[in-house]
Amino acid sequence: MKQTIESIDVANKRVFVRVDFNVPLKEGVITDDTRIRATLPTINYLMEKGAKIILASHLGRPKGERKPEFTLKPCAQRLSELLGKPVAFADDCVGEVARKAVETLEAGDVLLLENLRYHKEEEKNGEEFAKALASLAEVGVNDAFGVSHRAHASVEGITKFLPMVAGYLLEKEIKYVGGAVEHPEHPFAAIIGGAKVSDKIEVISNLLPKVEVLIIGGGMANTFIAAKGYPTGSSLVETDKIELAASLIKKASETNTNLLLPTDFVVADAFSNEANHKVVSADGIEDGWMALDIGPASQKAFAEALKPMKMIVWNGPMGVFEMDNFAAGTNAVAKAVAEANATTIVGGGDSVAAIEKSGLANRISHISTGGGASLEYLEGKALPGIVALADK
Ligand SMILES: Nc1ncnc2c1ncn2[C@@H]1O[C@H](COP(=O)(O)OP(=O)(O)OP(=O)(O)O)[C@@H](O)[C@H]1O
Ligand SMILES: O=C(O)[C@H](O)COP(=O)(O)O
Ligand SMILES: [Mg+2]
Repeated sequence: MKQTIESIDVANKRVFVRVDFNVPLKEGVITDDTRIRATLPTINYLMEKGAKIILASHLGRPKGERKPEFTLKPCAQRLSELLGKPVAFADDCVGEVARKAVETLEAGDVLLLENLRYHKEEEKNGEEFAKALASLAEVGVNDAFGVSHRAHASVEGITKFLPMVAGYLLEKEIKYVGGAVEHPEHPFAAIIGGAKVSDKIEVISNLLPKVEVLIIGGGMANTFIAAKGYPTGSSLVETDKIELAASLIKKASETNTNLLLPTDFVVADAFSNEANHKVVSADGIEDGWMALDIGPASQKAFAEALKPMKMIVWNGPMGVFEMDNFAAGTNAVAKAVAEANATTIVGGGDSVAAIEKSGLANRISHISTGGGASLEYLEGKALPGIVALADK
């Protein structure tokens, strides 16, 4: 058991809170603020107790560069609206800028630091960087379930220099997603899509023996289509994972898992909502065309397979749902998940945005802030960000 926020004294203390404000953005505007709202119980509690709250997050993958499109400023603004009070913003998460911003905090004040991933040491779990973050505060809270599968400096390394406990969101995620790990209901289906193919394809092997049905869509499906020897045109394909995909297709038959791949796609001649588009069969993607959504036959087959399920976990949209012409597959699967007589978990920054957009979120048992994190948890892995927290 891990210590939680209620077991520590925070009054008048500087509290470092790792949050996951990696929200979907379109031209600098937040399109889904679920991940920000999800941290409100922790922030409100800390405010009531008179803590000096220092929030830190990553946004996107700027890879150590100060790319302006990855600034956390819009999140400070949104959080301030949600809290109904000002949220200070520091242009850097370490160094003089951060220190000065922290010094001005009074009990109950909230500060958001700029993107942790503007420093490459964050993802490298650099010790000096972790120490620099730790030096800002007297105690730490992890409320960033979505990034707890990453052994990064603000998630894992920092705990060597600053004691960290679990926030309310982390506790809640452990309860629900952990519940699915410990007491899975059968038949159990996992649906995996999205764009983070190389990360997420690695979890499939361990998931196969745990589920009766595994549905693959979105960008993930293309690598499997390539593994079947079909052409993929200019679709997103992870070439160095084609062999792994082939072995997973084989493993599925050995574990008696019903592995469902799309049998048709909506293909486009450019990555744009205005592109020409048409439906083709899974073996019919021509040169110069890319798969941007699953087709109607796949939608139907996936929905049928989900009907008898008792538990469904979904991460990763079935297509580029941000563009209306390629949203039908994701919406169809959202509907099938919502209508199933099952315990359902939908997780991930974009997946949750998709389910919110479809208006079906209130029909899902648990909306999780974790995408990759939920999958790795489900796979049976210990998440480094959780392991590193102080024990009771
Ligand atoms: N066929 C496709 N080709 C390219 N991109 C795709 C395709 N299908 C889906 N996507 C993109 O995948 C992205 C979401 O993938 P991602 O793996 O980030 O899911 P997520 O739910 O946000 O999970 P996480 O929280 O782990 O990031 C969306 O932006 C969507 O447009
Ligand atoms: O969106 C997510 O899954 C988390 O914020 C982690 O982001 P990452 O995959 O870039 O580490
Ligand atoms: Mg995402």
